[in-house]
Amino acid sequence: MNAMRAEAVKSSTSFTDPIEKHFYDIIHLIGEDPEREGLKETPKRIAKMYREIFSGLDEDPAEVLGKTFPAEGTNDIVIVQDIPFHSVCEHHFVPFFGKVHIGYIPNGRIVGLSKFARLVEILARRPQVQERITNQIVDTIEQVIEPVGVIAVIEAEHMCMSMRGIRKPGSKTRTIARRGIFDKDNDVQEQRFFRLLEKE
Ligand SMILES: Nc1nc2c(ncn2[C@@H]2O[C@H](COP(=O)(O)OP(=O)(O)OP(=O)(O)O)[C@@H](O)[C@H]2O)c(=O)[nH]1
Ligand SMILES: [Zn+2]
Repeated sequence: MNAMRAEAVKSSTSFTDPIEKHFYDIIHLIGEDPEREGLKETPKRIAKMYREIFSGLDEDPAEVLGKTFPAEGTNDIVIVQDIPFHSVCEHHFVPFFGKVHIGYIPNGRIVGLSKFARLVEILARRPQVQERITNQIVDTIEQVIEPVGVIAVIEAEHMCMSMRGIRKPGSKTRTIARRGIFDKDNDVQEQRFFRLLEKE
């Protein structure tokens, strides 16, 4: 790559968000013209998109689970299945995406169902690895509502394995995290969770 391209062409004062300036330079460094019509607004668009897709860094996942309701006699498993998500892999900054399944057994208090999807959104909107999101989901639920048990499964495709590197589109990664009664020693509850998922 031409070393001359490394010079910043535009003064940093022309950018409203510092992320814009960095993307302007990256476009220049890959050998493209950041001033051509199609790319002119791209640094601004990317800065706006980055603020959106990494907005979970400014949010506290525990807060969305703050409001609970009496369990209304429920002492069996509640499953929220097929919650779609998109996140960004922290190694390559390209998307990984798929579905999250969460099961928990309440301990006197239940959570509004939408709050699990909100929890997933906050954790996904950060640079992530799939294992960490899975663990953070069950840790947050465990810490805030102290259920009898909680389990989460994520199935996802990683663009860093599809569009680059090993280039294996379609391969899926499945991660599991469990706490309380679902923990490794309690196969009965875990197998039940997976049987219930398969029925759908
Ligand atoms: N465990 C885990 N690995 C991930 C995740 N997302 C991406 N990776 C992997 O992170 C690894 C980074 O490996 P490196 O050897 O440091 O980087 P690389 O040379 O770009 O690796 P390749 O992808 O094999 O080309 C790769 O094996 C990716 O597949 C994730 O969510 N969890
Ligand atoms: Zn990656």
